[in-house]
Amino acid sequence: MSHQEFDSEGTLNNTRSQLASGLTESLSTFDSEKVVQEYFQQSVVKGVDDHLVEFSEALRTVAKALRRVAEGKASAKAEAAEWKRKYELERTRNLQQEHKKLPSPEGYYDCRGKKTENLTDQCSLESLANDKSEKCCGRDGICSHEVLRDGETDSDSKMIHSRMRRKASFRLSWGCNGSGQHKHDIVSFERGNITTAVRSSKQISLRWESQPQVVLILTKPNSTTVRILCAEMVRWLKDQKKINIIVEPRVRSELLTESSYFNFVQTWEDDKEISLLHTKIDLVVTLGGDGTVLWAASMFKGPVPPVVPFSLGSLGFMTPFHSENYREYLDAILRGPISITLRHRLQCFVIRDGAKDELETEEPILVLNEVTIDRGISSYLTNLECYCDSSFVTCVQGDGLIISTTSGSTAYSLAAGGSMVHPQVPGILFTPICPHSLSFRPLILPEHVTLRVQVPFNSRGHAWASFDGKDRKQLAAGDALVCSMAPWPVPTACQVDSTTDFLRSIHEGLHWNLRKPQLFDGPRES
Ligand SMILES: NC(=O)c1ccc[n+]([C@@H]2O[C@H](COP(=O)([O-])OP(=O)(O)OC[C@H]3O[C@@H](n4cnc5c(N)ncnc54)[C@H](O)[C@@H]3O)[C@@H](O)[C@H]2O)c1
Ligand SMILES: Nc1ncnc2c1ncn2[C@@H]1O[C@H](COP(=O)(O)OP(=O)(O)OP(=O)(O)O)[C@@H](O)[C@H]1O
Repeated sequence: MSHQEFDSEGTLNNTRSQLASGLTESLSTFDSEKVVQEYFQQSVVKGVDDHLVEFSEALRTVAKALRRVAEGKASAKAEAAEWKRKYELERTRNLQQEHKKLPSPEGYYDCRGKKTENLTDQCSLESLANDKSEKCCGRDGICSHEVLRDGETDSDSKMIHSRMRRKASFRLSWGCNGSGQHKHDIVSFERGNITTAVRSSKQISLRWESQPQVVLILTKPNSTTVRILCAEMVRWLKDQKKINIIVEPRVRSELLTESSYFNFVQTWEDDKEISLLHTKIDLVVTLGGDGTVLWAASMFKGPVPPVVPFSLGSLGFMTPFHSENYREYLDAILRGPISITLRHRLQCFVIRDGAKDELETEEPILVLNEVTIDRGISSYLTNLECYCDSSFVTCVQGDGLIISTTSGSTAYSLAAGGSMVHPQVPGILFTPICPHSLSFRPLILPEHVTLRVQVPFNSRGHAWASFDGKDRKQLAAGDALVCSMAPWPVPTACQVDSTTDFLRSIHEGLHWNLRKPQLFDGPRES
């Protein structure tokens, strides 16, 4: 429809201006469509020519579109106001939590900070129903009821919500040592719903704040390749990087047999010095297989310096660095930053039935892979009662049980049918060895639990505990092994990053899920 056609009809020009003013008014009241329809029905449209009908249709469409825009704007504005209000509530609540002590063992505090005898006295529902939020909590901020009531408006109260005034309020708290404040990061009380927050950073990065100066080199014994590489690496680190080197007494003797040049290399004389190594060493280099990484970890009964594991074994799930390129790798690592995998360890206590009170004085045994409780040389079925915190888990009747870290999930636990777990997952694997049962599937438990494995008094035989495949200890009837996550992980340098290194190790080490691809030709879905 052209403007020319309208101009030919004086009445139409008139109609257009009337329509325009009618439209403005009607849009402001969200009744535009109705008004346009009535207007045309009354004065113009009926029985007039086709152009007018077409014009009226076009206007209706325009009015509809404008109404949608106006409605959209209004709801966006209302939503923004609502979010702002919720943000203010959340912020006030956070401030309040920082400044005010919440329910203490001596009693509870109401939303005005007054001490009360029980929870029901706090901010009763009646007081909340009568009071506005500012009145209820005053200058002390808001209580969780306010947040939980969030979203309830006057119009809501006419609907189903009016019968169920508000959701029951609750608080979450964690039974960890200290305030447990860090755990608050993972939930939000947004509208009383529990939601997880943004995940924390995936890859851990280590950045040197001062230049590393001391490196401990640990080597697999009885290997000529390792001995040659060790001598070469020591020379390069000293000459090119001005690094001080510490090695085991055995390795120092081997180096000195080769040349008196290695006189600068340091070592230790007794176990007491080993216990202080972590205070002197910036970096540990291992030359061997996974067993050498386990050996390195076992030398540190407390904090462990970053470990750079070079692969000189046959498998190497924890040894991502190829020894041929050691200069490039070490050069990059000494400069930093380094991607690292924090490998959790388990701390194990053996508790003898006759000496239950000596737990306090006993040193824990730390394992990077696993602790195994098996039947050893006994030909009887093991009978192990297992508890997780204070809950009974099960009784293991079979060859034994593996309690493994996620790093150890690719070792013995895997051979016994346990899952392979990314080493950065904080969990404890509970894997039976040859259980005499059709329904004993392995478990993965959360990292915070304490496990207790007890040899029952009526057990037919003894059990044996071994730690990363070493140090076997006999467990007699009544003895127990208590095990939980240790506070000192083993930080191992990644060649790429935790995930890439882990996947590469299971692909290359185990040929995981290797199968010839199916051929292209053959039957296919139509
Ligand atoms: N049936 C089994 O698979 C079995 C039996 C006994 C011990 N082991 C494992 O051997 C470990 C001790 O290793 P070791 O080198 O001192 O003894 P070892 O020389 O007997 O080597 C055992 C094998 O386990 C591999 N291994 C070690 N840690 C691993 C890990 N985290 N992921 C994948 N493979 C790993 C080693 O590379 C090696 O090939 C124990 O902690 C236990 O996990 C496995
Ligand atoms: N510095 C060390 N002193 C004493 N024993 C060590 C030392 N380093 C490694 N071992 C032990 O030597 C054994 C073999 O070590 P490792 O697993 O590193 O080599 P590997 O058997 O050749 O490797 P892979 O199992 O991958 O073939 C392990 O039982 C380990 O505990």
